[in-house]
Amino acid sequence: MRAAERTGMTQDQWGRLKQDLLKSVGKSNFKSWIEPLELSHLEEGVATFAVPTSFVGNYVSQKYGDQILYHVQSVSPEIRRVHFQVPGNQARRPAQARPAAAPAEPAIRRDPMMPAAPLDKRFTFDTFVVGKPNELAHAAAKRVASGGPVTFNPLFLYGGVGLGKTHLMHAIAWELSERQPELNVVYLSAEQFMYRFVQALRERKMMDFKSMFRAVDVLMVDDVQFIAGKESTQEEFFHTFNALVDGGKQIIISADRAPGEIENLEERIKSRLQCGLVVDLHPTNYELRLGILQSKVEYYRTQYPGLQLADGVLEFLAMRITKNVRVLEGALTRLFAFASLVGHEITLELTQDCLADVLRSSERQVTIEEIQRQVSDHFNIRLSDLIGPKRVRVFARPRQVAMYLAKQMTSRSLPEIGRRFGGRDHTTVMHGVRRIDELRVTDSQIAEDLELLRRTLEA
Ligand SMILES: Nc1ncnc2c1ncn2[C@@H]1O[C@H](COP(=O)(O)OP(=O)(O)OP(=O)(O)O)[C@@H](O)[C@H]1O
Repeated sequence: MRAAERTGMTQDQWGRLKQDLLKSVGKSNFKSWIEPLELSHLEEGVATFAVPTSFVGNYVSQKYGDQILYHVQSVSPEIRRVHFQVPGNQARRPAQARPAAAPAEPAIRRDPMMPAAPLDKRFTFDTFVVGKPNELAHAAAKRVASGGPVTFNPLFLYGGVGLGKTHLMHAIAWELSERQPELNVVYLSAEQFMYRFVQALRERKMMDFKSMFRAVDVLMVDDVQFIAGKESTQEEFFHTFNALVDGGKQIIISADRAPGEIENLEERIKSRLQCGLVVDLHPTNYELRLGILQSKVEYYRTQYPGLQLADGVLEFLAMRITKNVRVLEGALTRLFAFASLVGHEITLELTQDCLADVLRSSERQVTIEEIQRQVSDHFNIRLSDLIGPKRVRVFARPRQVAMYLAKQMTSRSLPEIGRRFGGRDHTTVMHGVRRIDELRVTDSQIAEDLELLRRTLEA
């Protein structure tokens, strides 16, 4: 602690910097990653922070290292690196610390000076599940990864949070590096681009910065919307972009929205970004979510051998958690971890208990009345016949479909659903739900009806 005070940055100052970081990383990231960091000591230009686990240390170093260094340098310009260490772990001395953003495993880069961010080993084409919503983006990414002549430049991938943009970019980088190991492939976030740029400015190393980026063969910049409103970063990005395109080098960009929709982005950059191929990742559909869950479960089976998974759980999750793939994955991780702790088969009940909060927050607030209206419209029958007592197939089947959707899309209990369907018994509802669950697999028409209805109800 004393060392920290001697070289200028005090605990108080670190406390204030943390508050600045809170603003830039957001509350929940702050709680998970920044708040636990304690300034441990400063030595030979390295600021060392105590972290509770090495996982937190690695993650923070990769994700926030640059940002933390940037803030730390605003009060202690002599600090060159930040280091994260579990107290008592003497194996790594601060003097051997890597630069903040350096990956645990070397990223794809030839030049040790190259400012690449680490690539996630799990983000390959093999682990990317393709479905209707992402097939175009996947095909475009595959084309770029094949490494042929540059046909569209840039490739611009956009889509909502957690839909696989970063995954696809990493997959391109992995494949390119396998096919053409001599290529200088650099992946980094727009935020990292900015921090590198600001650092180069501060250290008067702009020439190095420029020549470093201009020596790249394939440049990938993730979340480019981040530079909106940041004038000088935009300016530098524009020059880098032009130099690379002019040199016939491939650029791949991602953003949360289409180029034309990014506010506070200079027009000339927008139009440059639109020059190549712009493809979007659509929100996931039920089939894609189910496919992703199935592929992740294969992995979990190796991690938790012997853990049983009851039928219908994945279908339930794919139906109920529609927000994004990250949330879906998080739910599955939690479920497996929980089930292995309690040593219990993963049943629907356990799933509902364990994920109650996630399920509640992704609830679509669809009401049973809405479901009934949509279903009767869809099957072209009267609402009174859907709810009424007649048991002929033309009414009974749509009724079962509506009950099934009510069970899947709302949190109403079986008796409650029964009451809303003309005062039927909960066993009738249960039978209906089971019947549709079976037909969903064997009858493609029913599967299609369900998907269409679900989409309309979610819209
Ligand atoms: N089609 C898919 N197949 C397998 N995993 C996927 C797919 N789409 C997304 N994922 C997984 O979902 C998680 C979030 O994806 P990713 O980080 O690529 O999202 P993103 O679009 O870059 O989101 P953000 O806008 O937050 O940066 C990752 O773990 C990724 O592997």
